Amino acid sequence: MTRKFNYKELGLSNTREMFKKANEEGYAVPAFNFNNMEQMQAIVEACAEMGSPVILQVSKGASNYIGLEMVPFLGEAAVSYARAKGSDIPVALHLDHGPDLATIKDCIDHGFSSVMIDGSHYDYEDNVKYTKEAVEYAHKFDVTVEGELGVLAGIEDDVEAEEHVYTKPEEVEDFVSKTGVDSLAIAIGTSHGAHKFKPGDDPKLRLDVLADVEKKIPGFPIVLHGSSAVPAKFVKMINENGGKIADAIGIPNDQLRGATKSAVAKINVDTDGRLAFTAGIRKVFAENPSEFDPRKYLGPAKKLMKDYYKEKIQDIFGSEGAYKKAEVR
Ligand SMILES: O=C(CO)COP(=O)(O)O
Ligand SMILES: O=C[C@H](O)COP(=O)(O)O
Ligand SMILES: [Zn+2]
Ligand SMILES: [Zn+2]
Repeated sequence: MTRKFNYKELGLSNTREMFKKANEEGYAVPAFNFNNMEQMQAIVEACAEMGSPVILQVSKGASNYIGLEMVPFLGEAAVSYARAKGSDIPVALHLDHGPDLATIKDCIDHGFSSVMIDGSHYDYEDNVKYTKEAVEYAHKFDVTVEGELGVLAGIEDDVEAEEHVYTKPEEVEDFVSKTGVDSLAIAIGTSHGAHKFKPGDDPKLRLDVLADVEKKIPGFPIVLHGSSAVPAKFVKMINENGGKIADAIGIPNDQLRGATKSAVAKINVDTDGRLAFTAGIRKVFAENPSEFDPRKYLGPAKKLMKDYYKEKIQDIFGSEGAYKKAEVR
């Protein structure tokens, strides 16, 4: 028998108050993806030490990899770690890119506090319909819902889009009111993965589209996906230690800084954590090929990821000190 939970029993929070405070105080909440315990630790340690609220993000693929039955306990572990270190940061456990209602129900029943319904690959009317169904189910349990309008270029859940389909500002008000979503992901030129622009491209976001969206739904929490910076230092470390990642280009920090000042309440980062983690492991293996104690290679990987996320909270999110900081030993 599978034990089922409401997220509140696990000490988790939904995103409602997080986003309200973030928009009032002018910062964005970091939403970092994880696939294993060490990445989860890197995220919660970084955020607890910075006093930053955090959204622990799990894709369907990550949930399959970890096992849905185990995921909520990693969320609970993150909360109990933060509290033990004296931090009161709220922690949300969020389903990233929920593909359908069945997955969303399953995650909510297992203890997720927030979900995304990604209807962006359907036509507008179907997107509204599926998103509304997800909201109706989630709100019964006080779980918050993120919807999406516009399509990011690149690969998303094995679906490849050739071109950016920027969000149409004239649709957002209607979408938000018809569906009842709590936040809205929009497409302004970001994309998933490590290859967001081609060499020679001008890596610019459509901040004008963001500004137009904001005018239509003032103060409503906006979400940006595909926002990794793809730091050259990690790509270099990977390539110097036996890896092969070519032409990796991310979103420049100054472009994102422009976005966080606005109503952007949540920014998604996955690729940067993957790169930092991989760089850490590769370096240990390259320098010490006889190493086989997982603590010796996962430990440095975790530390690189954690330190990078602390930097990123200061440089981009602006969420440092929003809550009580953990005591660092
Ligand atoms: O949007 C994301 C997760 O939903 C992650 O984007 P990146 O691939 O840029 O990290
Ligand atoms: O947006 C996608 C996230 O980066 C997760 O990707 P994934 O489906 O490979 O886990
Ligand atoms: Zn999408
Ligand atoms: Zn995404």
